Amino acid sequence: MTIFSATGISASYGRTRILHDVDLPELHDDEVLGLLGPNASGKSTLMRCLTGEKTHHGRIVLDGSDRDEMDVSAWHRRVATMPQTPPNPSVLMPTELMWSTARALDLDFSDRELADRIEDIFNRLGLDEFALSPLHVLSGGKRQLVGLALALLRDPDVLLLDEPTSALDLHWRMVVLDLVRERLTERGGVVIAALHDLDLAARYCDRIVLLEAGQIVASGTPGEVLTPDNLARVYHVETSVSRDEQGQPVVQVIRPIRSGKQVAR
Ligand SMILES: Nc1ncnc2c1ncn2[C@@H]1O[C@H](COP(=O)(O)OP(=O)(O)OP(=O)(O)O)[C@@H](O)[C@H]1O
Repeated sequence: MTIFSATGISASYGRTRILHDVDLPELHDDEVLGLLGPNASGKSTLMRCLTGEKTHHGRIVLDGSDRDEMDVSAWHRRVATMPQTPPNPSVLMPTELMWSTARALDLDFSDRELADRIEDIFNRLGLDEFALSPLHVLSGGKRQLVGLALALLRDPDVLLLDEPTSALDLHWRMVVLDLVRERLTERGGVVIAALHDLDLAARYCDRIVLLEAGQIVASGTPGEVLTPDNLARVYHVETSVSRDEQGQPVVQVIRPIRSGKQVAR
């Protein structure tokens, strides 16, 4: 059973405060939290605080243990990150990256188990035919999928995804998020994903936190957060929100709003 919490998170770059005392909802096994907000609202900075990459104030607790008191390698075996930027287009092949990452993390798998795992992840992400191609010949989308494959390799309890589908087409966006969901159902754990796509967030997230200028504007279920008022306030767009067959919100963006006035079409 995984329980993850992050409370009172504040962070700055130099003298500029970016995150102001952010409290995420406590996450339990099988839950996906979506971080939404416009450009520069602090999503990636918050993700970097959660991974430990960025110094910050506040508490991050995994199953009752404060991250600051946990062994760093134990943390990295349980918490995996898929950064916003895909792996560099180097001469390395996806297979080599997977094996070297597994070795660096000292994962508790035999070579046979690891080979099977890598094959399974590559198959599920459509990377099997690219396993032995150097990264520099892969498209940006394929390299983004390699980034996800690396994060899934350790079978993490906490999966942190920073805009995991930004370089992917519609098909692969859904494949990736279906796979992440399936994984949670199979083995538990929690996921936090920074997203721009409101409909994907509504479809895949159990909870959503909406950020603006480093502060939480709304937090709750997709239906509670994705309202025309919240979206107008944060994204400056006029929207119409209906419900799909599962009762989840479907957002239709109508037009941008500037200076409090609607822009004529
Ligand atoms: N390394 C850095 N040094 C200084 N300022 C930074 C740095 N990284 C981010 N910032 C600033 O912090 C603020 C929040 O940026 P952040 O990347 O966290 O936002 P975001 O919500 O992830 O944006 P986007 O949706 O555009 O990716 C921005 O004003 C950005 O300019």
